[in-house]
Amino acid sequence: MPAKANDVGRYGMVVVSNRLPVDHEIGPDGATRWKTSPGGLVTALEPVMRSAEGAWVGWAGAVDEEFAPFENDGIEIVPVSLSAEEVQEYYEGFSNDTLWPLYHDVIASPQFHREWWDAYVAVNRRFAQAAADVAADGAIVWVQDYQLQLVPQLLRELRPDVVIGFFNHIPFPPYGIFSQLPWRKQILEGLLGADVVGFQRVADAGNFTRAVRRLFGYTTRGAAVEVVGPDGDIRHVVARTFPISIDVAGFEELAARPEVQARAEQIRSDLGNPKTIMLGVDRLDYTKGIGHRLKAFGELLAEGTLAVEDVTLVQVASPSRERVATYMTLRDEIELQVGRINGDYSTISHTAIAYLHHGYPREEMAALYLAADVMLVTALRDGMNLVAKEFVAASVDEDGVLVLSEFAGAADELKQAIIINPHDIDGLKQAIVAAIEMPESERRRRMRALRRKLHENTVDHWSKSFLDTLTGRGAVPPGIPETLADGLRELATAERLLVALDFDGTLAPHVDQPEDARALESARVAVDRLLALEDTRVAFVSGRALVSLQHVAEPSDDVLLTGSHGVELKLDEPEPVLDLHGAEVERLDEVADILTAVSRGAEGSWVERKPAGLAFHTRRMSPAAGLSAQRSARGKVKAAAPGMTVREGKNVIEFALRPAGKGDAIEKLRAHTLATGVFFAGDDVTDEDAFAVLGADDLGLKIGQGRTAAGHRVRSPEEVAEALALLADFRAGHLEAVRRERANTAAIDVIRG
Ligand SMILES: O=P(O)(O)OC[C@H]1O[C@H](O[C@H]2O[C@H](CO)[C@@H](O)[C@H](O)[C@H]2O)[C@H](O)[C@@H](O)[C@@H]1O
Ligand SMILES: O=c1ccn([C@@H]2O[C@H](COP(=O)(O)OP(=O)(O)O)[C@@H](O)[C@H]2O)c(=O)[nH]1
Repeated sequence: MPAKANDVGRYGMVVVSNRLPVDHEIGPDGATRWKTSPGGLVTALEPVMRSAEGAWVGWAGAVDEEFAPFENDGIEIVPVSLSAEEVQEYYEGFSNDTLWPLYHDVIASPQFHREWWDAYVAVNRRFAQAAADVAADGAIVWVQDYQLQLVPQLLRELRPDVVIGFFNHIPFPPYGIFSQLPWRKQILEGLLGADVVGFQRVADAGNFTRAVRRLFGYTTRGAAVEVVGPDGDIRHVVARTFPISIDVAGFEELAARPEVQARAEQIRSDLGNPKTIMLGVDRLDYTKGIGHRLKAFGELLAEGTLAVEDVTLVQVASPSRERVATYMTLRDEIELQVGRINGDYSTISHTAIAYLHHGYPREEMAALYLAADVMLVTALRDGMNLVAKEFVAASVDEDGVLVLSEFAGAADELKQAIIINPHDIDGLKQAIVAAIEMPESERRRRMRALRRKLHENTVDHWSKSFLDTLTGRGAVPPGIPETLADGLRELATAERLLVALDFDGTLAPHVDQPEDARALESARVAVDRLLALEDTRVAFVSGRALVSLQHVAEPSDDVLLTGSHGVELKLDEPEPVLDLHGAEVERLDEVADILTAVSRGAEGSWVERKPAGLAFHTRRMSPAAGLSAQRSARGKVKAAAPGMTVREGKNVIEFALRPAGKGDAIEKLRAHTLATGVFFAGDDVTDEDAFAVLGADDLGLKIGQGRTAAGHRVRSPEEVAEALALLADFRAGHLEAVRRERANTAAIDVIRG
């Protein structure tokens, strides 16, 4: 289904990867087909995208073909086209003949060509533009893998409003190897355009931060890199590990299907029901250590330790990057090796190696895993290796042995596998024999432990923890940063201080039921201490209706209040101020009817009426369903009641009669209190209006990740309370010092007569 022109710029979540989940193919009959793309990246991201209702920007695998965006299996597909020359220079060349070998321990020798680099830059630019075109205001754009390392920075230049994540699916090399790259600085600059850069292993993240320190001299503190901008401003980029995983439940369900189990039986019987079936599943890639595996198996047959009557090795070597010279040579080498072993040891009735140069669908993969007794993963270097995890997931009967290379990312988690060094052929042979001979009790004990571990980190955990870090609390370190403490000390010396505070997510943690929200006890104590100080006023600045704010915040009489994003005010007068005209009330009724109708069709949503607007809440819905309901609400209100002010918040979309925002609220409070210094803390996008009106003598504090105009950031309401307590300390200290000085001056005046 082709996208409509107004689809542009409407996606809140955009994934950008070299490969789309589907490849375009022309069948033998000349008809166009879309086929699932090879590799672990697509396997991992598909379930994430399906639940996010986002757009996926990528290459359709075809040459010189332009495709309009279309929907596939619930995902909006946005194809980027590549010319034949670009496929050769950007994909086969720079991505897979320069970066791939360089990032995989130079197992093959990387080729450096300046034209390939130029193509890489040009194609990265095109991907960045395509993402910029479909991303909604403030969208999350998640860029994937080594083919697109320049996209984060290029996208940041095009769309400073979006939040950018980058995940590297392959290893990041040690500096001694990375530094060979003539364009090493440009690559790092590209990656540092992201807010969060994710890696598979702790070692990869360490290699990256070391390279950043060596080449740019930036300070790194734990996972945080301090990137210095052209004006000396500092931007924090988080670089840490997020080991990828698989849809464990989905794979288990697949493996439990009777037809898949029957197919596994069939495979065993077609192989002559040997005592042991060993399995290898890899893209035909030199990083996978297929040759080492074959060598070990061949030697075991040659020595007579294993016999073809007892053991069969099934080796799936799915076609990959077939026009890259190293891959062509590899195919020749592997097939020669397989041919020799089969020629030497197979019998008419027993084939030593069932070699399959094909790509299989998931169902067949699951059946192969079920049929296998021993899974051989002998990669020389591998970002993660999802095959290892899939084998464990498919072992629903808690039997089966995994032999796993320590050089695959999966070895960090799957420690109860038989861990091997594939370069040590004798060690590998011993491991194979140990796997074949392992007693059932030990097989089961190990497999149970592996399965427990796998369940701790599914692909949902992976994407959630990455996206949480990108958008939520995870990316901001706990505690009060030194720069914030310094800022508070300075602000505390203001002649008249206004402490203005958002409520939800700032003083009170977010909760499912808005009426249940309460300020943290530590925040209440700090607020009370501030209220007791002279020349110090406290205000709550909320998007809530004033009555709701009063209910949850239980403010004392001397707290100034503004509700409904600055429309309602209660500034030292007994009654709140709000004057709506008759026409405005009618308009509110009309919008309320529209939203109620939308809410009826969107289970979990609800409508909140406020004195000067309406809020459509979706926090009890899944993010994807919530977003879709919000879109529908927005469209219908826009058509029927144009001119309403629309604000998007966390799981809420608000329609206000008047364009006032929290910025207006701060200005009114400043005028009312004659404050010379303002502190404002808030966590939501609507708080940005308030941060925007703060001046040089004020201090803005953002809670959590996300774009902000605030000068300071903390992680959670706990830290807000800490910051308020610190401000109260500094303020009390300052006032005391002023009092003492005044007293001294007065005493001197008395003495002088
Ligand atoms: O797109 P291709 O050139 O055909 O290659 C297929 C994919 O291979 C790589 O997969 C990696 O990602 C997996 C999931 O994170 C990981 O388990 C594996 O270790 C990696 O090698 C590559 O990174 C992808 O970009 C390719 O699409
Ligand atoms: O014939 C095949 C071979 C592999 N795969 C899938 O391709 C992915 C391979 O991912 P892995 O991380 O092991 O390696 P990559 O190919 O990404 O380097 C796994 O999900 C496999 O199930 C597949 O669907 N059919």
